[in-house]
Amino acid sequence: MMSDGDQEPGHYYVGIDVGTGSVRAALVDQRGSLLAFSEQPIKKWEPQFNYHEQSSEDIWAACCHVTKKIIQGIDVHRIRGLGFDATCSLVVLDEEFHPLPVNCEGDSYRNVIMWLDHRAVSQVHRINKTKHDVLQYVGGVMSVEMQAPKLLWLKENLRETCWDKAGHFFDLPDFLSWKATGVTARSLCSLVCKWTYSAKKGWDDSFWKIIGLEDLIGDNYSKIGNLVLPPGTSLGSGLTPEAAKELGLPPGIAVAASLIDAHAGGLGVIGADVRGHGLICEGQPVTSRLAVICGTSSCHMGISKDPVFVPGVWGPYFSAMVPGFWLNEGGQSVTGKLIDHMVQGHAAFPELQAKATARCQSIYAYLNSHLDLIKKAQPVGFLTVDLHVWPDFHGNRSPLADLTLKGMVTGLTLSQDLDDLAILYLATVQAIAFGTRFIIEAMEAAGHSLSTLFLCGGLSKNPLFVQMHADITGMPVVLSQEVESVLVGAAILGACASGDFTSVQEAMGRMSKVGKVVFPRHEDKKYYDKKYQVFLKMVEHQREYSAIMNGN
Ligand SMILES: Nc1ncnc2c1ncn2[C@@H]1O[C@H](COP(=O)(O)OP(=O)(O)O)[C@@H](O)[C@H]1O
Ligand SMILES: O=C(CO)[C@H](O)[C@H](O)COP(=O)(O)O
Repeated sequence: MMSDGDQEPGHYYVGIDVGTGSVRAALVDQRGSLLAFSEQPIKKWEPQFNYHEQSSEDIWAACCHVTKKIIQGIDVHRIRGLGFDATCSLVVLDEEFHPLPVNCEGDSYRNVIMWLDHRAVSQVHRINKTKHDVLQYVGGVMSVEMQAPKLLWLKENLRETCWDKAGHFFDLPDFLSWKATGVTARSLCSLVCKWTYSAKKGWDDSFWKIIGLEDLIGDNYSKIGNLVLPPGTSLGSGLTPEAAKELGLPPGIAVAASLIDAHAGGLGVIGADVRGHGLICEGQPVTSRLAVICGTSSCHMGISKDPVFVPGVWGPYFSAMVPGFWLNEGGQSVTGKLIDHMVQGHAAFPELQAKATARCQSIYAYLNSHLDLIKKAQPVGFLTVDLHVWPDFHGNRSPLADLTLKGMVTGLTLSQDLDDLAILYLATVQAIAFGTRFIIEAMEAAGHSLSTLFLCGGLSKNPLFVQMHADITGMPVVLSQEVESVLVGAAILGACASGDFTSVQEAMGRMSKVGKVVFPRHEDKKYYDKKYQVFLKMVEHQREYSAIMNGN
């Protein structure tokens, strides 16, 4: 479809990305360059430990705010399409599409159970005990972060105030496309990855019956979705007049079936033309690439032509990210959030903040330069020779699929100064990178053959995080030309819905571009291999402690 389009920079697409902490929007051209960007924080509530809630009204208001900002001063009639991605949080609405409370307080403004909410532990244990066939397609064990346990929790705990009144349960990306178009179709991405839908066989009645949610089968699954479309498909008649007014866009522009945020990041990076960068993956199939989307959490997206079953790694999901390919999704449930937690909880944090502010730097840029000062002649990574972190402060998503695991730190001293904070921060960043290595090894043992990492998300702005991923995995790390690659992924959806590209693959090839490549320092390999041995010992020890404490 696009022939000379590249010569005429005429068409724009809007991408909207709803992350855990904020909503971002970008105006993107047909070469994948960002012309405007805006960000707005969103509200979060944690009414109890492990309960995390949001408001769909607050999120939609933020989408409208950022979209109005990015179109200031441009001819909106050049905008051809709109794409959304979002976290896979659960939105609950009644039959008239009004918010319903997901909390005991009855606060209907808080109608979203966030993806990282772990309230449904007892429900997920019962679901896993069924050993139902659908579990094969989520790595063998369902995560407490998926939607089935959360739905069961609502039925068992908020029957009258929420469950019995509910008319629509949406994954957040699908809520946004409904809000924009009035079409209740669900994206194949959301339903396959978080709701046990099969791209080949549809819903499995026996699963919903065995877990006690047979009520959802009635009305042909209308509450959780009975029209399922591939991401990038144009929805209904496009943007409704009402939504157009709220967003500041022309009515009728194409709106795409959405993606989960990590999957949009995957689309934004995995298909880039890598020629001329000296990368091993240049002569290899796209299946040798692992997209790692690192924000509040990290998601490790690897694709394959045939299904690969990796114990403890979500999937294989058919066509959930790149059409026609199977997807395996490894993950670490808190990464950005863990780094923030470690840094902000340290006694020297106020001093760090003051010093970073005085230099007009982010706290992370300040910490990175501080580490350079204290490392002296040795490589910076060697500062943690006797400080080790196990990063599962919010359980392990992959490859152990064990939500009971906890964080660990070994090597603490009495020091509480800025050096101590910087080294603890470094050890945390390294622990996250070791977690990625652990996931890669599990994927390769099951049949993937990976050679190159493609990183995006907030943490990819951190050069230390990027270098540690290269050094610890031994693989080159590709960063995109556009830092906000997740938004490029969302815009790719809008571009596909507009009809300007014939396929998601074509749009990916045209709109995702390589920026910087960071190669591993192979001379440090021996040191990191030793630290990795300690890393693996830590979880072994944690399990021994647990066995001792739970034994007679
Ligand atoms: N400039 C930066 N330098 C280093 N780390 C950053 C920077 N900006 C964001 N981060 C890290 O990225 C994380 C948030 O990433 P982001 O992709 O914005 O998250 P989400 O999509 O979940 O809202 C933060 O927790 C922080 O640790
Ligand atoms: O489960 C996920 C993807 O399948 C993500 O972890 C979740 O959507 C949150 O993403 P982010 O860390 O970017 O806010």
